[in-house]
Amino acid sequence: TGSTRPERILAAVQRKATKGDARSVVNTIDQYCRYQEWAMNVGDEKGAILDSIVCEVKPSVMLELGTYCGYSTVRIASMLPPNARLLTLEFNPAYAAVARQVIAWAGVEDKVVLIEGPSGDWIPKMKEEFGVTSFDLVFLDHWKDRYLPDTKLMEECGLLRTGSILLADNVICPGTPEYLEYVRGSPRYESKYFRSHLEYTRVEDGLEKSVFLG
Ligand SMILES: Oc1cc(-c2ccc(F)cc2)cc2cncnc12
Ligand SMILES: [Mg+2]
Repeated sequence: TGSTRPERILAAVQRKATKGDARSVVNTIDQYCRYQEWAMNVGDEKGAILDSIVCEVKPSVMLELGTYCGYSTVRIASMLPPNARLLTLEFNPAYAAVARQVIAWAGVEDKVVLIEGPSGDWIPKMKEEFGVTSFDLVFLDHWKDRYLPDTKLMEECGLLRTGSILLADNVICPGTPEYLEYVRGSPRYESKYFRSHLEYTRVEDGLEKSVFLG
């Protein structure tokens, strides 16, 4: 049986990226996915927008929904101070297995808690299992039809506080119409669209940044 795309991405990282150098891991994955085979990482163009928002927010506790190979996990963790925590949720065990190794290769494992399983099951347990009070920043990058239910679940579980920020990938491609309608129409959010492109392509996509107003 042949290798999977995530396994080939991991092989490229272990062959070409400098161990312990997070930026080198990020650059290696971007190079591989732009010139060898496309993969659904947030990528370099949207990644720069993600970086700017992480830098602005300086989150102490952050949640990522959808780890995949750990590209954005490493990108975010490399920007966090030592005492900050990034919790990242991945449903697919094969993706999680690759992500753990990419995160370790980058040397950011001390800032990252990778959790395997469905977001709908784990979000209600965040407080009791991980001692989370609320999230300063949430990066939504998992199944598009989970963006809205998971956002409502975080509200109900008291995981968002006044000023918490949601940053959603793929709001144009593949698209998350119900989620966009909700955050743009709700008086409880102040929303802004950052226009960009689908990773490694010229197709339009973008990130939606929504501040929870409480
Ligand atoms: O960034 C992404 C892109 C795509 C995707 C796939 C196929 C296609 F044709 C266009 C876009 C799917 C994703 C699923 N989860 C998280 N992020 C994703
Ligand atoms: Mg995405």
